[in-house]
Formats: sequence, structure tokens, C-alpha cells
Amino acid sequence: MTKLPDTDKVTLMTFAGNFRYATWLGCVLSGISTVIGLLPYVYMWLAVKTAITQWPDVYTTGKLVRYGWLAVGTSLLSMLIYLVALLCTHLSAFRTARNMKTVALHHLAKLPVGYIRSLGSGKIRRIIDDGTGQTEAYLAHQLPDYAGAIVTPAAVLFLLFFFDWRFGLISLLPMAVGVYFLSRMMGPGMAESMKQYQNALEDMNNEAVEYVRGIPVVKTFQQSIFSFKNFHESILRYRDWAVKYTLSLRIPMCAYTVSINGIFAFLLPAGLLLAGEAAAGASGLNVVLDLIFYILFTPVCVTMMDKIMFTSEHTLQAKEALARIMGIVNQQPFKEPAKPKHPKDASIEFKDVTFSYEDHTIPAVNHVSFRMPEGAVYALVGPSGGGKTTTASLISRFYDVDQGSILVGGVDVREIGTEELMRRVSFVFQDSHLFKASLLDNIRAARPEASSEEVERAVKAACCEDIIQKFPEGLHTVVGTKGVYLSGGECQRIALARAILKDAPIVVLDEATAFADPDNEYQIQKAFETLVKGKTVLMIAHRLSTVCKADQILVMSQGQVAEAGTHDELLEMQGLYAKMWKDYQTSVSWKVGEKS
Ligand SMILES: Nc1ncnc2c1ncn2[C@@H]1O[C@H](COP(=O)(O)OP(=O)(O)OP(=O)(O)O)[C@@H](O)[C@H]1O
Repeated sequence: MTKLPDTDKVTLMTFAGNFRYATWLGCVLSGISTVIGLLPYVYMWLAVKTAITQWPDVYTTGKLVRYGWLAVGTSLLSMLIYLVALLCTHLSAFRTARNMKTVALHHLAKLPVGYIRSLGSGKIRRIIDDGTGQTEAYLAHQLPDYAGAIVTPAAVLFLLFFFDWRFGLISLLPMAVGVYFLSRMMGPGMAESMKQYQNALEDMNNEAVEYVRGIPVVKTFQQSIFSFKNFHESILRYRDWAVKYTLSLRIPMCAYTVSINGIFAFLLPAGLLLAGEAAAGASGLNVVLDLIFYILFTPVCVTMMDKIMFTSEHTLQAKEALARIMGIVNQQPFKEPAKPKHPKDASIEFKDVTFSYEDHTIPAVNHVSFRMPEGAVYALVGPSGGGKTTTASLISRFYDVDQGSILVGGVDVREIGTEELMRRVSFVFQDSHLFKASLLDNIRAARPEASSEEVERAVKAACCEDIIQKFPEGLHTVVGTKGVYLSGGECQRIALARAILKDAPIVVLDEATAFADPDNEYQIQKAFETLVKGKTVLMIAHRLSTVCKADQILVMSQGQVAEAGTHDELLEMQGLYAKMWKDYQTSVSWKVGEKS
């Protein structure tokens, strides 16, 4: 895909590229097919007329049979043209959806991790996956149908007035009333309703994902009602919206349906009246024959109006889906420096850093300053919600600071090119994610150009050999398929192999041993020692035993560094750390079943 034009000029056809001609061709063909599709009604009526007027010598002129075949032929021709039309629109629709997805996903990869987290995976999936699906269905089916539906009125009007203008006028009257109510339903309020509809669905998606992710916790703690609350509330919000929306459409929808389906109620009495006036003879018969035509033909008008109504709704849905995808595409990635600078070493310095999450008034990190020389091991500890994870994530620019600056190797992280910054920092998260790919590819994600030998060395250094040996396909085993699942601790060891392969000079570790059993923890510690050798390490830990040997321990509380020093210095201070240490000692000495 070439570069996108300005946002207000972006339409679905922008993503179709040259395939837009296929869409236009499909729409024109659909219009032609619809007009040809009206002819069978005319031929059927001509056949009926022939049968009545030439009775009993119906077959002598051969007209009846000819009209019959013409009705079948035009009907088949209309279907064939429609088939070709759909073929064209499908080709373009698939291409458009693919391009939209590619553009959105490529752009998403450039956006700050913080933005992606704030959006939530349920919402992202709905916007990109469902949004492109909606536009695909719209371009493939609804747009050609719409093209047919808007071409039809001209032909319909012509036919309505061609046979008997009086019946034409009578048929048109209820249709005009229908159009009036249709326009009331499709007004500007409808666009707003579509927005609310998408919002409610996205909310429900996010909450559903959160709920499913939390099911193990729900089951363990028997908290079904409590944990279902958010999901339940999002369903209730959707229900309220749906009920309000349905009620608001109740009157115009009923009036619309009654008027367009009520054409017969006008036609029949008018037909009787006009036939009565024309009295007996040829003109009376003509009126009856014309009436038959209108009775045959007006259901086509009803179908046409319905198509216009439903397509208008789908047009708004597709527009809204495009707007939401463009919302992601227009999100600016962090500005790349015009002249990127290169860090001179692997030191880290926080200079009076303050950061608040969007829509939060209390800063998660509040005037934090510290300096880590190259090769130092620092630990972040402190009560939950103290700001440890946020502090660590600011180093790799998951978010940009509000005040102050973070220097890596003496250079502000905003002046380092994103790729270089990513190369210099390895992040091992609490819940290390493995892709649904082979173990080899999972480890190689850190450095795609790494050879198999380098991956094997990393596997050995991260003590992952036992994991690999468990599977007959070894490193080529695909995670997440055919019952191949790894425990939390095993995932972390693979993540450590990934980080070892990356060999970045700075390592940020978030709760690396949190999910591990004793055996895994031992292996993780061994892998961890290999990983951090000669590196600058910032480690977040709850288990204080793992941070005793750190060069500096920063105790974070309410977004600030409350205390800093070595383990011994902090114990001497008799402050927050000393209290945490005492609590920790008590907790490790607990024995199950022992009375305190
Ligand atoms: N994505 C987010 N959006 C809004 N607020 C957040 C977000 N992540 C964290 N916070 C808030 O920022 C504050 C600091 O959170 P942070 O996760 O950094 O603390 P922490 O010390 O790492 O906690 P824990 O030890 O429980 O992981 C908390 O008040 C938390 O509620």
C-alpha cells in the first residue's frame, strides 16, 4: 500500500487501490442486473394479458410461450450479471480488508506500548478484526445491492407511469410516505447511534476478554458474582442502549413498514373504482389488466425500499468502522529524533521524573531521581501500587515522561532512535508472552538474524534444555497447539533465553520468579545469573531474598523513592524497608498448620 492521503480524504476506496475499479464495475453491473431483473415482471404481465385477451386461442400466435421464455431468459441474464458483479466486488472487498488490516497492524507495532495497553486487547481486536470484516461485507454485498437499489427507482418510476399514470400515482403515494419515515430514521441521529453501538460492543469485548482471562482466579476464589460484575455491567449498558434505540425507532419503523406494505390497500379499491367507471368492454378489461401489472410489480418496490433502508444502516456501520480504524492509524507514534544520538555506555539516570497515566490526577511516578552506573544491579521494591513497574517501563519509552528526563548512556531516551533504544534494553515481563509459533521462533524473536547455534547456546545458558527435550520436535515444537503448553515458570525461562540471545547491555526484570515453583525458580536464578553478567540491571521484586545482593535498593512508595541504599544500610535506617524485611522474614518462617 502506498502512503495514505489526509484523514478526511481517506475512504474505503483508498484501501482498495486499483481494485476500486472492480468495485465500480461491480456496482454498475449490479445496477444493470437490477434493471434487467424488472423485465420478467413485464413479460409475465404480457403473458397474462395475452392469455386473457386471446382466450381461448392462446397458443395460435405463439406469443404466450415467447413471453414465458423471455421472462425466464431475462431472469437468468439478470442473475448471471449479478454473479459477475459480486465476483468483482468480492475481489475488491477482500483486497480492501487485507490492506486495512495490514496498515492498522503495521501502525500498531509503531505505537507506544502504553497506548496499546490503555486500549485493551478486546477493543483492538474488535476495531481491527470486526471492523475490517464489516467493511468487507459492506463492499462485497451491501454496496452493489445499494447501487442496484438506487438505479431501480428511475426504472420503477418509468414502469409505474408507463402503464397507467393513475395506478402509478396511487402506488407512489404510500412509497413517498415510506421515504419520509425512512429519512427520519436515517438522519444524523443514526450516525450518533452507530457510534454508541460500536462503543457499547467494544466495551463488552474488553470486559469479556478480562473476564475470560480472570476465570482461573474466579474459580479459585469462588468470586463468580463479583468478578462477573464489570462484564455484566457492560452487557447491561449494551442492553440499555439497544432498548433505547429500538424504542426510538418504534414509531417511524412501524409507519414505514405499514406504508410501503400498504400499497395494495390503495391499489385494490382504486382498481375497483376505475374499472367500474370504465364499465364493460375493452377499456374496462384494460384497467383490470393494468391493475394485475401493478399487483405483480409493487412487491419489487417494497424489496427495493427495504434494500435502501438496510444498506443505509450498513453504510453508517462501515463508515464508523473505518473511522475507528483510522483512529488507530492516526495515533501518532512517539516522535523519532531528527538527529538520533547514540548512548555512550549502559548507564541509566532518572532526573526529576514525573509521570501520570492519562486521566489520572495523582502521578504514578513523582519527582524520581537516581543514577545507575554501567554494570550496576539496582532493585526496585516497595508496596503494591508504589510505582515500580511504571518507573521501569519509562526506560524503554512505553510512555513518555511528563516532566524531567531519563538518560541512557548520557542521552535523553527521546533523542535515541527507537530501534537503537530497543536494542539496548531487554525487558522480561511478569507474564512472559509466548507467540503461537515454534520455540525456536519464540526465542529468535529477540534477534531474527540469530543462527540456530546461537539459539541453542541461549537455550543452554537459560537452562531450558529440559523443556526442549520434553518435546519430540525439540526447538521446532509449536507452542499452544496439540496440547503443547508451558507452565508460567517454563515460559519465563524461554523468555530469559530470548533476553540472553538479545544480549542487550541493559536488562529490566519485572518479577521474574513470581510464578515459579521451587524447581523452576532454581533454574530461573541460574539463567538470570547468565543474563545479567556484565549488564546494567534494574530488577523489580517482591521476594526480598532476591534483592539482598543488589548494589542499590530503591524503595518506592506512592510514586516516590522513599529510601535508597544497600540491604544493610536500609536495615540500619529502620524505615519502610526494615519493616518490609521483618514482615518477609516472618512470612518465610511460617509453616502450614503451625500455631503462631
Ligand atoms: N495502565 C495504567 N493506567 C492507569 N493507572 C495505572 C496503570 N498502571 C498502573 N497504574 C497506577 O499507577 C500506580 C503505580 O502502579 P505500578 O504498577 O507502577 O505500581 P507497582 O509498584 O509496580 O505495583 P505492583 O507491585 O502491584 O505491581 C498505581 O496507582 C496504579 O493503579
